[in-house]
Amino acid sequence: MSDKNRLRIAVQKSGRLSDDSIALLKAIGIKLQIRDRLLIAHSTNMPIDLLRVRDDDIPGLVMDGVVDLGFIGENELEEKMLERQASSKPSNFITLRRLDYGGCRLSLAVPSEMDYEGVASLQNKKVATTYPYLLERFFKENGVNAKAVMLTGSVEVAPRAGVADAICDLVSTGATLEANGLVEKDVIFKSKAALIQRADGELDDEKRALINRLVPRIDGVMQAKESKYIMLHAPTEYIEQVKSLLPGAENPTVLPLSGNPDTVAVHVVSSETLFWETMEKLKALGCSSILVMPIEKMMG
Ligand SMILES: Nc1ncnc2c1ncn2[C@@H]1O[C@H](COP(=O)(O)OP(=O)(O)OP(=O)(O)O)[C@@H](O)[C@H]1O
Ligand SMILES: O=P(O)(O)OC[C@H]1O[C@H](OP(=O)(O)OP(=O)(O)O)[C@H](O)[C@@H]1O
Ligand SMILES: [Mg+2]
Repeated sequence: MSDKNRLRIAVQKSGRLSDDSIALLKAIGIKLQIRDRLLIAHSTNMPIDLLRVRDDDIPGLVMDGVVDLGFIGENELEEKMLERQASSKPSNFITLRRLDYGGCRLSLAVPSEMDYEGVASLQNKKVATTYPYLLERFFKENGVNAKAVMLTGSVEVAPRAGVADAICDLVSTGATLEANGLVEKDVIFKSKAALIQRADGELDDEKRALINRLVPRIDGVMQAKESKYIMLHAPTEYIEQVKSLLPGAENPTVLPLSGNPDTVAVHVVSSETLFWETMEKLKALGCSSILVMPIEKMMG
């Protein structure tokens, strides 16, 4: 198969989304040998090539049809979409899945000593950010006239450096804000990683068929991460109480134990984890051998 016919997927080369994106691709059965300096990795078991690039470039590569799929933070995706719309560049794409990593928020934060009574306090002020389009949209929606000052990194240092009065940057734990004497005030965008595809009409049938196989596998991996396989021995007489204690568990399998009519084995796939408190309640009912196990893959 020529390079053109291989499915091209863009992932962040090195950063917050790289490891999780590569781990997901491997978990859905794509064999990849990633070497640090190699910017294109060819899968050895599927017609797939991986392009390893800066995350800033991924939305454009998908929207221009240079790659077929991309793993990208929704914050970066939305920003680039606004930027491209402003300059009438193609900005079509399809979100195939929201993923379970890369969770963060784009927030306004101000120095702890600043009087802040809502976004109107930023009227005529300067706000440093890497996301000027998202920030300006927020100001517009709130009728505030403030100036976005573009910085590509270390945004949190801007107020102390005298570059801006406040900042608008990504927050996850809040540790970076705190370390820089800043207080989070307004969340302007909530983000997760997403898998996006170039506009559908541009894909040939073989690529579409491959994507249609990969996406259910992604669902299976994400579902499996959220699920647990629970096994326990329960007193036969308390089986109904035991079932009602098991979280998110539909149709448990109840099996007889040979030579022991008073006890049954209960097996169940649960969509939630089993908390210690529930395990203690199960034990108090006379349950034993309570096992909670991770699930690697799920389908159907
Ligand atoms: N603290 C965080 N916690 C969770 N996810 C985050 C965090 N910071 C960023 N992200 C998500 O990960 C994406 C990539 O972040 P990263 O800091 O690696 O980007 P970058 O410095 O722009 O990298 P690049 O060199 O590829 O341009 C962000 O756009 C966001 O979606
Ligand atoms: O709320 P926190 O958990 O402290 O995370 C927030 C920080 O994480 C990101 O930067 P990152 O550490 O990825 O470095 P970067 O400046 O290279 O993007 C983001 O730009 C913030 O600075
Ligand atoms: Mg970037």
